[in-house]
Amino acid sequence: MTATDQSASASPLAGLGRMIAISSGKGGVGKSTLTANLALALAGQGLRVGVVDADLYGPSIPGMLGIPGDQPPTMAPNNKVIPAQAHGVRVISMAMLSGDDRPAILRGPMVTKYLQMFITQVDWGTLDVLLLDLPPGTGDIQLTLAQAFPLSGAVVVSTPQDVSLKIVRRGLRMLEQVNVPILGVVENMSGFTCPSCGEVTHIFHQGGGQKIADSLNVPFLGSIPLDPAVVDGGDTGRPLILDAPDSPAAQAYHAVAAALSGGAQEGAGLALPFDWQVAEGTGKPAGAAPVAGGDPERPVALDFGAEGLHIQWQDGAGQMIDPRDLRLACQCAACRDEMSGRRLLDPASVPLDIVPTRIWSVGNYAIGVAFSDGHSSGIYTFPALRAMQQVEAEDV
Ligand SMILES: Nc1ncnc2c1ncn2[C@@H]1O[C@H](COP(=O)(O)OP(=O)(O)OP(=O)(O)O)[C@@H](O)[C@H]1O
Repeated sequence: MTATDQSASASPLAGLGRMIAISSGKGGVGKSTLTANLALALAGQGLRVGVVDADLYGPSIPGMLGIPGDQPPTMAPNNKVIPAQAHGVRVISMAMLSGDDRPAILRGPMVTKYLQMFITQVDWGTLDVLLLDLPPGTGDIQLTLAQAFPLSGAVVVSTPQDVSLKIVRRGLRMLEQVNVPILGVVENMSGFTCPSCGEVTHIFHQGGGQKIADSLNVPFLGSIPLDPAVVDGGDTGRPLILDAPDSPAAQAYHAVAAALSGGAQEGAGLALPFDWQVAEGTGKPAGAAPVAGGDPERPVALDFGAEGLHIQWQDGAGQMIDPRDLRLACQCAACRDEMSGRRLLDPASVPLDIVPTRIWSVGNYAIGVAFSDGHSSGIYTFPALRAMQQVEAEDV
């Protein structure tokens, strides 16, 4: 992504709240059903909720929320797409934009384009939470989303069977590799709810989701029983949580929603996305407190003053970086030869009093920095920042 792309995409992301991806290693485990019910449960808590049906090849969210598929969305005066509204939740889906046969022939670059559009070209207004219903698997779409957007984290859905749980492990590893925090594991279809008496019987062996979560040291968010009423809710466009709020399955969806909204501050980092106009002093990201055993490569607060750029890391370390060192460390194609790594930037050309004028989030793994010399194509990953030298104590 070029600096211009970044600049263009940094602002539209502001105001979208926490972006939470709902993912699964394999299809048919109930990921979209969870997304629909979770969206309503979170909206019921008073949160402003949006849903991106990112399953471009098999969009099912509109059907589950009762949104007619044949009504193309309208455009707002700002040229953005107005999302559909259902049960108090804002929704965008491929099913609203094209016929059923078109998504299947989308190729990689088009997938990226549509996903960018769903997030940045939709008139979401201000949201507290944006849920992204990912397609099943660990392929391109998941990687694109994880790398291009500042996901607050991902929820991984599984069924109790061993084969599904093994695939979950793979999905969790993929998320770890692209630096997406795992908010937790949900076990779906975890026992059967009798339609007559409401009693839950465990027809598959139980507890695998909990075990996987424990072994990977991520939270277990809950088990949702198998309930024929869940299917009816999905088919009629009225998720179960609306019509059978007291059923064990609805209670389980509420419990997952409570765990997610309650856990919002747990292990928090910088409030993403942000677009900090350092020169004007606007848009500075809200910070969080360091935690014992925190991530050494996750910033929790940023500050800029006379001494330089101060980064507070989640593990409690503080780091002061000299703005000129930051400019000289730029790894963009204009400043470094891509093949040899040789520095192309002449240090003599960098003013001694250079300062950052704007800092913005890039995914959840880096920041972009624009400087007072007009240079703005530098992207600095968190590990690269952490590895930079501090301003010496006597210089501070
Ligand atoms: N707890 C449940 N009890 C009974 N049926 C369920 C439950 N959860 C989901 N289902 C049903 O299972 C089917 C698959 O669910 P869903 O479409 O949500 O899965 P998915 O993981 O999003 O699938 P994919 O993304 O592969 O299309 C649907 O018919 C849905 O109604």
